[in-house]
Amino acid sequence: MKKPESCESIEEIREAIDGIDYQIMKLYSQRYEFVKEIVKFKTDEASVIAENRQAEVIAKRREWAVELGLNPDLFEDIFWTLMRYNVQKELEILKSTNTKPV
Ligand SMILES: O=C(O)C(=O)C[C@]1(C(=O)O)C=C[C@@H](O)C=C1
Repeated sequence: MKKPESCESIEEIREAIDGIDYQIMKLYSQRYEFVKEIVKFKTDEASVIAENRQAEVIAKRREWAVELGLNPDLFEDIFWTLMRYNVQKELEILKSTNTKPV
């Protein structure tokens, strides 16, 4: 892939952006597969929410943002949004496994 400063048109830059976004989403889909499986090791709503882990996730992503020259507040927001969604999905999975007949 060309360096951003070597791109010669807006189309070339947008193509690079699209390619990168697709890679990000592919990685996110891998992460999501792990998130769905983690429910196996959880028993109730508190363990799904996992407040201590949420704090750890946010603190580390803030640290990584600074290290990478990114805005830590932006990445805190992004990861809260993702985790909120994941909590909802995990609760759905937990409920459906708890209500399945043996
Ligand atoms: O680490 C967990 O326990 C997870 O369920 C994963 C995850 C996450 O997306 O990183 C999702 C929900 C929890 O609130 C905390 C973290």
